[in-house]
Amino acid sequence: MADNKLNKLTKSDNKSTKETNNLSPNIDNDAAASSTSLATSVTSDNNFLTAEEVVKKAKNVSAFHLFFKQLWIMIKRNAILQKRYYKSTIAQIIICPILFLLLLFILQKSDNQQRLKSILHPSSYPLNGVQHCQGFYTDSPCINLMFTPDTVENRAILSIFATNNERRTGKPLAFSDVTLDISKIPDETLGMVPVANPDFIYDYTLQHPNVTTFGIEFNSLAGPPINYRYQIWFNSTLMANDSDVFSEQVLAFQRGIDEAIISFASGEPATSQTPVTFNINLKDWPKVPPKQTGDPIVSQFGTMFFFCANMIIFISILNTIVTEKEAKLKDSLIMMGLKIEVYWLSYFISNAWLIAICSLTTCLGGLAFGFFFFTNTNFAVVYITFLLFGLAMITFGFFITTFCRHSRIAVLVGIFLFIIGLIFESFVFSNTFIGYIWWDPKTNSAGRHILMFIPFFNFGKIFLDISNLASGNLDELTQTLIPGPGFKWNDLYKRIDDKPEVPAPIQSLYFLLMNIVFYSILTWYFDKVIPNEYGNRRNPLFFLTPSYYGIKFKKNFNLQGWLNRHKNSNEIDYNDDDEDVANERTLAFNHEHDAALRICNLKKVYRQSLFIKSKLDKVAVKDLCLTLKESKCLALLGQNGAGKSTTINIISGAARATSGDALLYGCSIKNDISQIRTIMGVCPQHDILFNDLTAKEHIELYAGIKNIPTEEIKKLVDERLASVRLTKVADKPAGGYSGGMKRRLSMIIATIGDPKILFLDEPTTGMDPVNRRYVWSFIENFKRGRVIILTTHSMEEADVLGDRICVMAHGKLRAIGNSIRLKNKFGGGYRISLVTRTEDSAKLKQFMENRIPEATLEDDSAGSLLYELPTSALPNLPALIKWLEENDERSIIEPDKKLIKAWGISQKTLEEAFLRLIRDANPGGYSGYEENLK
Ligand SMILES: Nc1ncnc2c1ncn2[C@@H]1O[C@H](COP(=O)(O)OP(=O)(O)OP(=O)(O)O)[C@@H](O)[C@H]1O
Repeated sequence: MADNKLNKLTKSDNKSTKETNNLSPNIDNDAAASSTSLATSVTSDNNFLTAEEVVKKAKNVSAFHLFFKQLWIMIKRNAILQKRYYKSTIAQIIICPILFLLLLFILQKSDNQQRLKSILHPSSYPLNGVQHCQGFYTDSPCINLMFTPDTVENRAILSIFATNNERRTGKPLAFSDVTLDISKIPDETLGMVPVANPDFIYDYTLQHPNVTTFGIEFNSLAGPPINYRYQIWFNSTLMANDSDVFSEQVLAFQRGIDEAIISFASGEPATSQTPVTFNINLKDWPKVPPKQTGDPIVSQFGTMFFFCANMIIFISILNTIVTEKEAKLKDSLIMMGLKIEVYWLSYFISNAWLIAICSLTTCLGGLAFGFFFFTNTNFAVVYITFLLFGLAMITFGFFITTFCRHSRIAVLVGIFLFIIGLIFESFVFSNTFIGYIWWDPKTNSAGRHILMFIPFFNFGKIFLDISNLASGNLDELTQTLIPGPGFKWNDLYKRIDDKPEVPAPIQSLYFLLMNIVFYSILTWYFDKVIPNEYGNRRNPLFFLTPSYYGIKFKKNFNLQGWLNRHKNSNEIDYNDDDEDVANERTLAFNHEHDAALRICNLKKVYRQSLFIKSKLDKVAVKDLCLTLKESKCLALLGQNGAGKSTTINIISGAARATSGDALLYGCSIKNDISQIRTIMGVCPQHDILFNDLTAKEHIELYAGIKNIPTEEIKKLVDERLASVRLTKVADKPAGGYSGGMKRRLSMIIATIGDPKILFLDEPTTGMDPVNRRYVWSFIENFKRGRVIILTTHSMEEADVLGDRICVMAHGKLRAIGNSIRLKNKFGGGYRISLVTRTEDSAKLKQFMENRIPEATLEDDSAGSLLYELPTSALPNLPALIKWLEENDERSIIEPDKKLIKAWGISQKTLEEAFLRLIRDANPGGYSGYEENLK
C-alpha cells in the first residue's frame, strides 16, 4: 500500500534510487545527490541557478529599487483594500466629517435662533430684593445701609423694609446699633447703621470708598398730610462692576422704601402677613438683531467635533494593524522579505491620503456651512492644522500598536484615548478662560511640556488660537457676540495680545510636526525590541551594533571555525542518542560532509520571564543536529508539541535560537538571515492570507515583495494557481476559501521567487486526498535544485515526499533515515500471507519453517497462513518470493500441481514505526504521552 502510493505520483528518478537502496543503513546515500554544496537548481524553465547566484542576484538589486518596489506593492495592496471597503473608506473621509459639521451647524443654528429670539422678544422678569453687600459686591466686611436721622418713625419704616426684603432675598437685614468711627472700616459687616447726619455719610464714603452700598437720608415734613421725602445714596462704582447702574438694585431699594412708607402710613405692623407690596416686572426693549459675527458653538465645541471625526481613522488604524499582527500576517510578510520600514511607511502613506482628504472635506464643508472659523481664517492655516493633527495621530496610533497583541485590546485602548481626548477637547479647550490655563505662570510647566507630546493637546491649543481670532467669542453677560478680526497667515507668528505668556500658534504646528517624527522613531524602535508573535526581539541597543547597518568585520566564513564554536557551546548529554541520530550528529560536525542545510546543536527555550530562568521555561528544541543535501526533502514527524514548528520557525528566521546555529547554503541563521530570506519561502502552520485579497492579488503582492519583474508576474500567477487547481477562484477573496484551498494558496505563496529553501509546516492539513496528491506532485517536482523542509502529521505524506524522515519527541531527534530504513528498524519488517488448500497447510508450514526459520506464524485458519518476517530475514526474501511465484497456481505452468493458491507480501507501515518511537520516547508509553505533553 504505502509502496504503491508512489505510482500515483509523478516521481523523480532519485525516488526510485531511494527505493532500491532501501536496505542500506541511514544516511543520505542517494547516488543522485549533488556533488557540491551549492549545487545547481532547476527552475521551471530549466534555468540553473546556484544559491550563491540567487543571493548575488538579490544583492545586485539596488536597495532603493527594492525599497520603492516593495513600498509601491504594499501601497497598492492597501489601496485595493480601501477600494474593496469603499463604503467604510468614504465614511471615514467624507461622510463622518460632513456629519460632524452638520451636527455643529444644527447646534450653531439653534443657538443663534435662541439668541435672536431673546433679542427680538426680550423676556419679562421680576424685580428682586436688595442684595447683601458681602458676598454680592465684595468679600470684605462692608456696610449695607447708613440712615439718618435715627428716629422712631424712620426705624419703623426701615424695619418694614427689612422684613419685606427678607421675603424676597431670604436674608435678614438687621439694625447695627454701633457708633461708626469715621476713621475706621468696620471689622464685620453691618446691616442698617444709624449715622448722625448726611455729612457723616459724605465724609465716610469719601474716606472709605466702596465700603458702603446704600445710604438714606429721611427728610419728611410733618403733616397732615405727611409729606414723605428721602434721598437715596448709592455706590455707582460697585454697581458698575456689576453692570447695574440705575437698574435693578437702586430700583429695588426704592421700591422697598416706598412699600415700607405706605405700610407705615396705613398703620400696617412690620410683621403683617399681608404687607403692602409692589411686584414689579422688568422687560427690555426689543432690538433689531445685530449682524452675526461669530460662531460661539464652533469656538466652544468645534475642537471636540473635529477631534471625533479624526478618531474614527485612528481607531481603524489600531484595529487593522493589530489584527494583522495577531494573525501573524505582519511577521509572514517580513519573513517573505518585506522590509519592516516599508511596512510602516506604506501604512503611513495609505492613511496620510485619507487624512489629507478628510481634512479637505472638513475645511470645504466648514466653508460651505459658513462657519466663521473657516471663512474668517486663512485656508492654508486651517488645512495644515487638520492635516498635521491627523498625521500625528497616525504615528501615535502606530506607536500604540507596538504594545498591543490583540485587536480587541487595541480597540479598547483606542476608545480609552478617545475619551481622554474628548475630555481634553471639551472641557479644557472649550474656551479661552480655561484653555490657556496651561500657560499661566502659576501652572507647573513640566506638565505642560509633557502634554506637548500628545497630539490632541497641540491641536486643542491651535484650535483655540484660531477660534479666538476667527470665530469671536460670546460675552456671557450681555449675550452679545464679540467678533474676531480673522486669522491671517501672519497671525501664526503672533502672540495673543492679552496673554503674552502664551506661545504663538506656529509653535503648536511645530509640536505636531515633532509628534510625527517622535512617534515614528518610537514605533521603529519598539517594534524591534518588543517580542513579536514568535517571541523574537532585538537587543534594546541594537542600533549601536555595526551589524545592524550591515557592517561585517569578518569577511571569510570558516566552516571549521563555525563548527568548533557550536560543538562546545552546550553541555550536552548525547547518551540516549539512537545510533543513526549519533551518526547524523557526527556528520553535522564533519566539515567535509557536503550539505545544503546543516543544523548544529540547535536549542530553543521559551522563557517565562525575559530576565530570569524558571522551572516553567519550556525547552522546545534540544540540541538538534541535522544535515540535508540539495534536491532533498526532509520530513519532520512528531507528536503535538514535539518541536517541529519551532525548528522550522528558527531556521526560517521567525524565531531566534537560544543556542546553536544552522547554515543554509553557507548562510548562518544567526548572522545572515536577510540573505537567507532572499532565497527562502515559508508556508507556516497558520495560513498567511489576507481575507480580503484574492488568490491573484496574494501572488502579485508576494511576487512584488520578492522583486519579481512585473512582466513575469502574470505568467507566475497563471502557472502557480493552475498547479494547485485554484484558477477558478483566482479572483475571489481568500476569506471565502475552504481550509484546503487556503492551504494550497499558502503553499504556492511560499514558492514565489523560486526559493532555494522551502519551509512547509503541515502544508496539506485539511486537504482532500485528490488535492493533496496535486500538492505532493507539485512539491516533488519543485524540490529539484532546492531544499525542502516539511513538517506533517500524515505518515503517508512523509513516506511519499520525505527523502529523509526525522522523528522528534519532546524537542529531541529520536530517529532519522529514509522511509524504508525507519520501517525496517522500528516497524519490524514484513508480513507475508499465504493461502493454500487445507490439506496442504501442514506441508506449507513445514516448508516455511525450513526455509525461513526467523518467520513467526501469526495466524493459521483454514489454509490461510499469516507470517511476520523480522528485518534479519530480509536476505532470504528474494529466494522466498521466487519460490512463491513458481508455486503459485495462478501461474500458467502446470497450475494444478501448485501448492499456493494465493499470496501477498507487505511491508510494515511508517505509522507503526512512528508509534513505536513515540511509545519508547514517553516513559509511560502511550498513557504517558498525554502527560508528557504538559
Ligand atoms: N511562543 C511560545 N511560548 C512558549 N511555549 C511555546 C511557544 N511556542 C511553542 N511553545 C511550546 O514549545 C513546544 C513545541 O511547540 P511546537 O509548536 O514547536 O510543536 P509542534 O511539534 O510543531 O506541534 P504541533 O504538531 O502541534 O504543531 C510545545 O510544548 C509548545 O507548547
